[in-house]
Amino acid sequence: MKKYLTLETGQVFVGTACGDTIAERWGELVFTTNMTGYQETLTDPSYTNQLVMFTYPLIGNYGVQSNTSQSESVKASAMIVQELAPSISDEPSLDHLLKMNHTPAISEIDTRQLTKIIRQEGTIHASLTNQPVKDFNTSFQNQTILHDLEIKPLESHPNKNLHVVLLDFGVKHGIIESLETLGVTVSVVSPSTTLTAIEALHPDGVLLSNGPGNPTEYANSLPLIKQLADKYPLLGICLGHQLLALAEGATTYKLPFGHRGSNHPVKNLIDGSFQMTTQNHGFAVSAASIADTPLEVTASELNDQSCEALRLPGKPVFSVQYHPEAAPGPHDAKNVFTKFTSLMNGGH
Ligand SMILES: NC(=O)CC[C@H](N)C(=O)O
Repeated sequence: MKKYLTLETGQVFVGTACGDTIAERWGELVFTTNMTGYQETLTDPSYTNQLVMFTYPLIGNYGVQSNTSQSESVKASAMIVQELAPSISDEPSLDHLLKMNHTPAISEIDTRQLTKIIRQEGTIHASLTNQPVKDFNTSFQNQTILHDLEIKPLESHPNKNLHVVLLDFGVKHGIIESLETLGVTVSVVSPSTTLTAIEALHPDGVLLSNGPGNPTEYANSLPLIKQLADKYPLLGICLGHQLLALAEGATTYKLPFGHRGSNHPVKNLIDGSFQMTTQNHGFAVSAASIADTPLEVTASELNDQSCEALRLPGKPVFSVQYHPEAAPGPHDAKNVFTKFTSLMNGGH
């Protein structure tokens, strides 16, 4: 069965339908250079509303596993690949995971050409349909994009060593697991939780999670984030990093085509060291805007010098644009979590 990938620029790619062959989608088309880790990528809530294309040509060859997903379901709107491998292991196939989650996909696409188009044009929108699209704009102009943030009940675990309250904008399981591995108890709460309710949980620290969309859409959360940064040790990851920056008066902007993959080199501007990091973001903090805030830029991306990390001098507050939990990707940056626990214990 054929499937049609139509770009807002007018180009059409015809491929083979897979995953949920009936479903159709529209959204921002992004590419990731991850060679493996497709299950973690597709279930990462930060990909909500995005059509995710893998630049690596063969995807799905080791199936899917029960404890690898980064959330309860596939969050990407659709998947685009050159070749979808049938699983040769005893594990369920990637195609099965997509079908179970009603996620459409398209294979036999020239992903190399598609990547070049995105790199030239910048971010573009696209549709994935079962029939050719006659007029891209009229077909999809009424579609609205929603961030389906689940409202989580407060969970309190007062008896353990360190206790972190995590503001959940669309958290990846890997972030919670990385803290739990260090003996930290994590209470996941909705971003709409009040300061009083968070204080009642007596956290040792607060974590602002990753999440989908444009950080400026979260203006309602900024006053709470500013209060939390004044009061507690705080770590922001990806969207959380962007929101900390906005709360402290910095600005964000859209990158030409985003950073998505597991080989993004980051330079630590404090000690000159380098790390290879996993990234997944389309927006970035304007390093120039930091000058007018109490923040300090502590790391930058080597390819485009964009802001990769921030700290609030004199306070146990810092944030990273990259993903220290990896999932998937290199574990070079796991020290972010140990640094956070050290700050919560009163260290530096
Ligand atoms: N992984 C994330 O938290 C992504 C943050 C934000 N949605 C962006 O694309 O820049």
